[in-house]
Amino acid sequence: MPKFEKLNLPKEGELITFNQGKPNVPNNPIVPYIRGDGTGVDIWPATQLVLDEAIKKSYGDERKINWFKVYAGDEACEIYGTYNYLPQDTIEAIRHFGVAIKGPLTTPIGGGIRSLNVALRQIFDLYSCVRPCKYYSGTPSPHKNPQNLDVIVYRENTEDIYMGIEWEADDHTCIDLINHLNNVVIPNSKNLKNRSIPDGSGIGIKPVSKLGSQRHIRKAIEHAKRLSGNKKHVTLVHKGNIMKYTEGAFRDWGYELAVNEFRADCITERESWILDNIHKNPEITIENNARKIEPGYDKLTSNKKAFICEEIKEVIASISNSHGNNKWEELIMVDDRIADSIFQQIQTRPQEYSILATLNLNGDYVSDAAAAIVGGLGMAPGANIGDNSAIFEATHGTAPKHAGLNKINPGSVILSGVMMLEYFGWNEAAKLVTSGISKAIEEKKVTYDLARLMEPKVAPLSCSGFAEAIISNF
Ligand SMILES: NC(=O)C1=CN([C@@H]2O[C@H](COP(=O)(O)OP(=O)(O)OC[C@H]3O[C@@H](n4cnc5c(N)ncnc54)[C@H](OP(=O)(O)O)[C@@H]3O)[C@@H](O)[C@H]2O)C=CC1
Ligand SMILES: O=C(O)CCC(=O)C(=O)O
Ligand SMILES: [Mg+2]
Repeated sequence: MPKFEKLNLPKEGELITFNQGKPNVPNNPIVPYIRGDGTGVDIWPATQLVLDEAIKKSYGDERKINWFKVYAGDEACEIYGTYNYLPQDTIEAIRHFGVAIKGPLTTPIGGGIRSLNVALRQIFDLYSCVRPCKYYSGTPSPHKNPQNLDVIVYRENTEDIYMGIEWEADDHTCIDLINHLNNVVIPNSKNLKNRSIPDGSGIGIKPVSKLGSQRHIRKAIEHAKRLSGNKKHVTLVHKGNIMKYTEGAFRDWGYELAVNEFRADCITERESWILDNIHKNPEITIENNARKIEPGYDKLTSNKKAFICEEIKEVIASISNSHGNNKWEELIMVDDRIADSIFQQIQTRPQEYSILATLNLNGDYVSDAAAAIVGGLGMAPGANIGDNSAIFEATHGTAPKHAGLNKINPGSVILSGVMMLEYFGWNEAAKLVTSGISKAIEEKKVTYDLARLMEPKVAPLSCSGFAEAIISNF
């Protein structure tokens, strides 16, 4: 047990341990929590109350979470001193106890400290951020058919521009770097021709590794294996047409993983087209199959045509027996979409998507956008998952203008708590909370964010009032 400088360890409780990425949860785990900045002050007490009541109702005295208060953000500075936003105590507590839950933490724009939220994900190597966006019946939405959206954003959580490797314009290291790139690196890279970075630029680096991409996409595919019907579907979201060696590589490494490591479980979209063409017309020639899968095939160069025909022959030789005759329909579909297009696809054809595997920045954007369709950031939970720890937190931030007013919707952190209960295998308590939330919404007992969208308008409940409405449904 680490020695804590300023923390009060709960008197009772046991340690969660990990075995090959899976938690082994005792009946009385100690769980560190960070209240959070801004609206964290309102949301956390509501969340703790709902989770405790659900556990008590489901398991009596048999199970209990022993909450362990740890500090980050402004609260930490009050306890540990100025600029001590993420004390060593907090890091050691989460490292030791493995699973934590947190409210939102403020990150200043431009200068100032780097994100504590991102730092926690990196310190504990929580490489997948899992953000389910699904509709709870009765939730008001700006969309006509919000119930059609049921996606899980799987956001890579440790790489991409969130690594924070960047230099301010006019910083001397930045000037040296630009000179080196302009005078040495770019002239020696024949694909970069005579490009030149303008003086006075800031520079940010976007590392995307094969290992980082594949371990994350592996988690997404493993999740898809647990789903059924057309939800067995992973879409690799990328901007690989523009950022070829980062976002494009993410897509390529994703397909490589799917067809090498998950061959028996997966079909790629393109393979499915080839096999479907053969199923519909067993006599189809390779060239006619190529015409059907590749728009504009007849106008391609002969090299490109030959390449596509080879691809078709390879698919037939390798998987027509195992995956043909529509057997692929039972498997996990792996496809890819360019990131800007997925923003409109989740609005126009939401029912066609399930798991969206993304890089860090795209996942940050798309998770807020998907949340908007199903009721907004008040209903958007999340989990940061690694191999030996997990931190549960909402998609939203500190919403400072609503802080301390007992007004904000605690739904997202409560639902993040539900994800934690499911992670523990405490499914009865998890179900009790989700059904309690659903009933409260159906009865129009909701906070301001949902109340203002309802027709006819309803009077909003407070943050704590919403928690009580949920509990009254247990
Ligand atoms: N993981 C984390 O801790 C995160 C931290 N942040 C940080 O939070 C700070 C504020 O960021 P900001 O861009 O304003 O984004 P926020 O997500 O904090 O808030 C933006 C708006 O979203 C709505 N909203 C947010 N939370 C809720 C909720 N619980 N219930 C209902 N509506 C909600 C509110 O809209 P309205 O006013 O229209 O009702 C709010 O004004 C920044 O410092 C940012 O870096 C941001 C995201 C994640
Ligand atoms: O760390 C932050 O302040 C913002 C992070 C964020 O927007 C997110 O993780 O969704
Ligand atoms: Mg975000």
